[in-house]
Order: sequence, then structure tokens, then C-alpha cells
Amino acid sequence: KKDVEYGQYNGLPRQDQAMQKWRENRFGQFIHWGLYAIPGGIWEGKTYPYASEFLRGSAKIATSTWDSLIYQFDIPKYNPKEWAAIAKNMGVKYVTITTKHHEGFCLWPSEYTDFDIENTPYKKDLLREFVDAYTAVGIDVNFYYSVLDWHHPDWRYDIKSDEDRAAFERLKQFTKNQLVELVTRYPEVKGLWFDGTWDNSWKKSGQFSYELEKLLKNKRPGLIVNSRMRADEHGSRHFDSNGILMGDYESGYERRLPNPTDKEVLTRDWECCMTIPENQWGYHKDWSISHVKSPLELIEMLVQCTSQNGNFLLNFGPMGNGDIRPEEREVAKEIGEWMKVNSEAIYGCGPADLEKQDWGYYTYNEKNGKVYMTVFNNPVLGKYKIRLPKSHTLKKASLITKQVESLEIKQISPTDYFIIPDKINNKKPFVIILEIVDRA
Ligand SMILES: C[C@@H]1N[C@@H](C#Cc2ccccc2)[C@H](O)[C@@H]1O
Repeated sequence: KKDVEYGQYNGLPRQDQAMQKWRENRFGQFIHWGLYAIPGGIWEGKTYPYASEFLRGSAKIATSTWDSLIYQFDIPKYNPKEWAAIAKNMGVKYVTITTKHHEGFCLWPSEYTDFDIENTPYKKDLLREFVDAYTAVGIDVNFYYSVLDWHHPDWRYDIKSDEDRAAFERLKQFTKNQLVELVTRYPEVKGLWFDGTWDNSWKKSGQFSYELEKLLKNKRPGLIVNSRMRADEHGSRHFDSNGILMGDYESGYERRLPNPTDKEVLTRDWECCMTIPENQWGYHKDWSISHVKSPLELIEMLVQCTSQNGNFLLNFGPMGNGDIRPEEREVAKEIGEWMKVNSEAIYGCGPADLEKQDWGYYTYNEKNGKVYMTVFNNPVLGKYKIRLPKSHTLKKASLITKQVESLEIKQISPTDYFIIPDKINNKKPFVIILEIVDRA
């Protein structure tokens, strides 16, 4: 074991009300919005296929040129109440918005920089309007904040000289000031989603990130922080040098999910953040350059995350004028239609202690004792197999849409059962509720 003074300090998994709500929420909306939404992946007529929020680097644009995009950020179509209505209809219970991405542009009027919304044609505090609109419809608000700041003159990728050290000390003070500002100006905020913490300069700031997490949680009791914020004093990220998770949940699943039968992730809280295209967080004008995930693909990811004790954070990249693109509106509508019928299998649910079958995923709600099976794959066999421990028996199976009717069950061994699907419309993912009882 290594000596770790600046690693994990609060017992996990957290069982306080704020964390239980975070866990029960299960489904969230990520929003990436900044100056990068204006060019939308295209610069001087050339389309750059890499993530649009990295266009500044992809197109080798001078910082001064990039930063002058601030004068075009007038967002005539920005309508946070409509954004919140779209999110509510999709069925998300929380939202995480980029208050400042790597470019350093702040969506709120910060007293610590002029590179913020106050110096755009829009001028107003769009973050306050956003927080009010989402809070009004009962969606919890979290803030994404990038420590990496390409605009700030004191950012350093590594600390190799006294000058680096002095500069990065100023950057850390700036970071602390902005974060205290955010949790103070917007006390409704439930959590902070840190990013841009992969460089050596931050890996060498373990004590600072430890003390910053403590400071912010003192300012905002109940605040939830992702593991990506942290490094310990040995430079170990997400997990300290003894393998203990830091922050309050693991946030390493970016555009990927664990193996569906991975049992290790069940031991902790975690969240997967996901793009609709293959790799675009900010708005990109041309979505034809990569695969765009269908609502069904995204619904399956949401169900898989829930089945393995994880949250699913689906990303939207609003346009430079503040509108939501038609493709994202369509995704939100179709996922919302599915959630209206089946969200009982998601909200407040987690893993069921049952052997995964090929037809899909089990989720379990410990408050009502119900097991939900969400079917994505119809077996050629034509029947859905369930395997229970010998100590239990399958008492009833019913469609979530017709819970009074029992489906036909056939026990084929001490542990195995078939559910016969003659009353099942299996053209779309559907949910069967299982009542399983202890034989004792
Ligand atoms: C949540 C996601 N993390 C950010 C990133 C990244 C990245 C991607 C490749 C190499 C290094 C860093 C993306 O811009 C988005 O904000």
C-alpha cells in the first residue's frame, strides 16, 4: 500500500439524500455549448471531421482569431424554456451544462475574466436563465467546468520551471475563484463535472484538487463531484494510488460502456457520457461525416447503464444561434415516447442479482421489489429464458403495459423458466415485470 494523504476522503458509496437522488435520476442530458458552436466544425470552407469543440486546434487557428468569435455570440434563437421542455419530454432527470469548455469562454458573467457572456452581443447571464428554466421543470442542474483553459495565459501543460510554477499557481487561484463563484451565484447547482484534468500540471496538483473539493463541498453541502476532478499527490487520476475511487462517482466512461457482464462496475456509482454522432460534443454542421446513433441504440445504452448501477448522460450540442438542431429534437422525442411507457424500469432502478440473458437487461427497484426485463433481442427460440437462484421462484410475469394480465410461464428446470410471448408486440424494446419470490 502507498502512503496517500490526498486521495479519497469521504466514504463511498455516499448514502446521503443528494447522492441517492443522483443515483435514482439515472438519465441525464449533457449540453456542450460555446463559441465552437458558431463555426460548427467548418473553417474557411473546409470541414474538419474531428470533434468540433477542438476545431481551434484541428484548423490551427490563432487564439486571437478564435477568441474574436465572442463578438458573434448573439444567440437569437436561445430559448432555455424550450430547451428545458425538450429535456423534460425526453425523460431526463438531470442536466450537465458546460459553463466553460477548454476554449475558456464562460457562459456566465465571471468577475475573474472578460472572456465571458457579458462581452458578447447577448450580454445577459444565460446560465442564470438556463438554471431557472430547468429547475422550474424539476430537472436537477450540474455544471461542467474545464480546468484546461486555452485562453488563460497562465495555463501550463507541465511544470518545468519556476516560471511555469508561478504561472500555474495563478491559474489554480483563478480556477478556485471561478468555482466558488459558480457554486455561490447558482446555489441550485447539484454537482460539478470536471474535465480537462489529464495534463501533468494538474497531475502534479493533487493536494490542491483535494483541498478544492473539500472547499467546494463546504460551500455547497451535498455537492456531487466526478472522479475526473481528482489526482492524488502521486499523480494517480480517478482512483488514488491505492485504487480507491476519488470524487463521488466514476466518470471514466466517455463514449463507451463497460462490457454488459462486467460485475466490477456494480460496486460503485459511475456515469457514462455519450455523443449522438461518433465523436461530436459541440455542434457540428455536418453529421453525415460519421455514424449517428439511433434512438434505439441510445435507449439500449441507457438500460445497460441502469442494469450495471450507472447513469447515462446523453449529449446535445446546441447551434451557434441557440437553436436545437432537428436531429436532436427527433432523438429527444423518440426516447421520450419510449420513456413515457417504460421509465419505471429506469428511474430508481439498479442492477438485479440475476444472470444476464441474451434477450436484454434486468433492472431492479429495491423499493418495490420488482424486477424489470427490457428486451432488445428476440430469441430465434421464440421464448425468453429466465434463470433464477434455486432459492427463488418466478411467481408472475406481466407486460409493463398490461400489469394485470399474466404472461404464460413454463418452468423447465429448478432454476430455468420460459416466458411465452404470444401476447407480446416485440417490434420495439419492451419491458416485462417479474415478481420473484423467495421459496423459503
Ligand atoms: C466530455 C468530453 N471530454 C472532452 C475531451 C476530450 C479529449 C479527447 C481526446 C484526447 C484528449 C481529450 C470533450 O471535448 C468533451 O467535453
